[in-house]
Amino acid sequence: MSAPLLQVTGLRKSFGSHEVLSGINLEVRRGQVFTILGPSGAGKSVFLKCLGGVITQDAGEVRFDGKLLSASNPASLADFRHRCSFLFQSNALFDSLTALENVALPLEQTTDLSNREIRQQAMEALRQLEIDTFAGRYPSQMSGGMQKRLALARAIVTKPELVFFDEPTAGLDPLRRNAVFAMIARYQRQLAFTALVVTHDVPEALVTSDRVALLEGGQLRFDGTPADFSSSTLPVVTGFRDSVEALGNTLAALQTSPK
Ligand SMILES: Nc1ncnc2c1ncn2[C@@H]1O[C@H](COP(=O)(O)OP(=O)(O)OP(=O)(O)O)[C@@H](O)[C@H]1O
Repeated sequence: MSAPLLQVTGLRKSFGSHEVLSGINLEVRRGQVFTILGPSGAGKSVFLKCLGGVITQDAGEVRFDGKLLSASNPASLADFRHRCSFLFQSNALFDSLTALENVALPLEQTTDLSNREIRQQAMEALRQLEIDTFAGRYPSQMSGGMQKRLALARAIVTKPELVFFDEPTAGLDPLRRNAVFAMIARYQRQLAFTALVVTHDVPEALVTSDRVALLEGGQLRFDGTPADFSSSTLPVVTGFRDSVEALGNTLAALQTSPK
């Protein structure tokens, strides 16, 4: 079996006396869609922020493509940033820039390409996401689904090997949630990147992921295939599945009950 593209060992993070992550171990293999599930407040975003260098972990190691990421080795961090990208739940698009300008930005910031080459590659990314006809539009002139595709175009324009998705469907209705997961699965195959996703959306994650993990109580309590997750009798997994189902039933009842 190939070496993991991303390997996390013993990652810990506390805020004051509150230990949010108490020793995360995880391996993501090249070409996988790896999804971390977990209840609200479990620490999914904190984990991604540690990986993205937005916050610093208290302990633990992260290896990318076999190399240890370390502040004392800035080249390792630069290489990681160059080969990975993030898609945030808010999309983080710039309202004052057109779709093309938004997608061109990472190339302007991280490469020495000429303006002409940047424009060509940005247009190619828009084409890959089938939104090239909107190149001149501003994000506010695009639908929510198109904005999500625009954010993905920007995330893949640098041809990253690993894309991190932070709750990519937050705030979307069930139909749009499905569409976003379908989009991730489709382009992940087409563009051949590895994906690490954190989300609450269990049914969608089980359909689109190669591997799922459950983060609870500061640790990964489960790590396996979606089929294993669905059939697991581990109390922590059944408890999480039951709570998600109960929430779904409550929401369905609210939608069908008269106002
Ligand atoms: N900068 C911070 N300072 C103090 N506590 C923080 C900080 N960031 C996160 N936390 C705490 O860490 C815990 C985990 O937060 P996190 O946002 O990672 O949860 P999550 O699993 O992503 O939840 P959700 O699914 O609701 O987004 C929470 O208790 C949160 O209050």
